[in-house]
Amino acid sequence: MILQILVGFVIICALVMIIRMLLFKTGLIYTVKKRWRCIENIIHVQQVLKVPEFNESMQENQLYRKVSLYLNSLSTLEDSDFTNLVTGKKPNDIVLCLDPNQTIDDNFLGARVTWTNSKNCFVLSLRKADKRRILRPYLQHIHTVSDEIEQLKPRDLKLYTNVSKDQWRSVPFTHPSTFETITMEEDLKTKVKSDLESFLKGKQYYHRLGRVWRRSFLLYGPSGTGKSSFVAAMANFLSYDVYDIDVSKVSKDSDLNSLLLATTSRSIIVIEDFDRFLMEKPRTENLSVVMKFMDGILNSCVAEERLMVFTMNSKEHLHIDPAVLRPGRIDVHIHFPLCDFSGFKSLASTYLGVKDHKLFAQVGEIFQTGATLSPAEIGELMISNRNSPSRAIKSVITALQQTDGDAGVSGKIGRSKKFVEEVGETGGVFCNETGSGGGGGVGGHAGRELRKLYGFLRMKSNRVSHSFDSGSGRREGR
Ligand SMILES: Nc1ncnc2c1ncn2[C@@H]1O[C@H](COP(=O)(O)OP(=O)(O)OP(=O)(O)O)[C@@H](O)[C@H]1O
Ligand SMILES: [Mg+2]
Repeated sequence: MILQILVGFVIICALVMIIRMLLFKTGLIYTVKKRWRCIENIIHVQQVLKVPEFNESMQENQLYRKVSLYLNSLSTLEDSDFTNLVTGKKPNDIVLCLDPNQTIDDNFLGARVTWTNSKNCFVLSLRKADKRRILRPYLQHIHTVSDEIEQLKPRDLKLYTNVSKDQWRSVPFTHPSTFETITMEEDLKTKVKSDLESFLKGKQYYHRLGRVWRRSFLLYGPSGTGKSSFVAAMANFLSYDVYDIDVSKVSKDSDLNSLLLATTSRSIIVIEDFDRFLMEKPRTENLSVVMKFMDGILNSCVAEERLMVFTMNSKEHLHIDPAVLRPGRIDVHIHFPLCDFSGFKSLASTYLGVKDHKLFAQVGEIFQTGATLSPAEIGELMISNRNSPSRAIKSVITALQQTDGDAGVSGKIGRSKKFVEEVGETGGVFCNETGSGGGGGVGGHAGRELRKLYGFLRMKSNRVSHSFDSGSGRREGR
């Protein structure tokens, strides 16, 4: 009798094992579950919500980006019937990403929700009965998780340009410029880096002061001295997107207003050639919009954590209200001078891999006479002769000799600009020029005369630079 019970028990166990194996191996359980879900969806009234990629004015919907990040991180993506495999940022990375029309499930606070990747939108469907209880906390949860992902993974940066008067279009931002590739005073470079680092950590600090968490920079200096490259280096350093406003395409202040309002947090908003913008009379309305934005009045209602960067060739010729550039509106002024001997040596080291050379003494002497060129001009000569450092340096010597007479003045101004730092209101650096009128050692009336002459002579020397190489790097990056 006991033996019969034992045999019966073993047979039942074996049968259960076989059925279990059959169910799992053949995916029967999965099919049953799927069918059951379909029935559940029919029984329960569903609420469907769409997250479109673009809003009504065709601006990018930031929630779409967050949902995309969130969904692509879900473990259910790995378990789904099918999904896409794509290469990640590094060549050996393989990541999963939702296929168009793919549907995946997610669970939140005991409720099941379904997401479908539709054309240009994500569709969320959840039970109406659950909506009141979970929708808000669920969206908040998506925000938090996507923010965490963004903090952790290197962002795919974007460069936005205004294609029309009030619309942005983005392309991947892949500019290779970094602070390491830019030739500038090491001290200044370090100060800017630590200023940016403390800005990144400064959310609480700014808020305690009742200020919007943003910082603005003015980069000024002659053409080809690295202003645009510096903006790219800042973006790469901070992992921020770049919004490059072409103000010539903006005619009304309302357009500029909506462009600025459509920018997102963790971005650098760049207005190049700000001097030209300021000098155009009909721009007065736009200027007030820009000033409101600089003051943080406009951007306080949208995302924070932004930099504004203005570039210009010279501050000297501006006939504008000095209030535009006052501290608070422009927090940091950085001057980009023409090359001096130490700048030349630094370029020779990065462009030619040469730290010392027998021709350096001769180059140093020519710089002593006041001759100078922009880093772009010197860089181009070095690139085109990079196989022979001697030839490259000789070509720089020849070019410097050509500008010698002219740049005797420009060189003095270029090199006499120095930076001093003061602790600003927000604890960062203010970089100002020493000397009256911002001219370093060249102050007063004589300085002004010299600067007028300098402007004229630079125009001449720029013309010379074009003859070196057709791709002389001017206006690059735009
Ligand atoms: N300080 C620098 N260090 C290294 N490379 C430089 C520097 N300045 C310029 N260059 C090189 O010269 C080229 C032009 O530089 P960039 O476009 O940044 O100059 P810019 O100051 O913005 O000129 P513009 O006022 O005409 O817009 C770039 O390819 C850049 O690599
Ligand atoms: Mg530029």
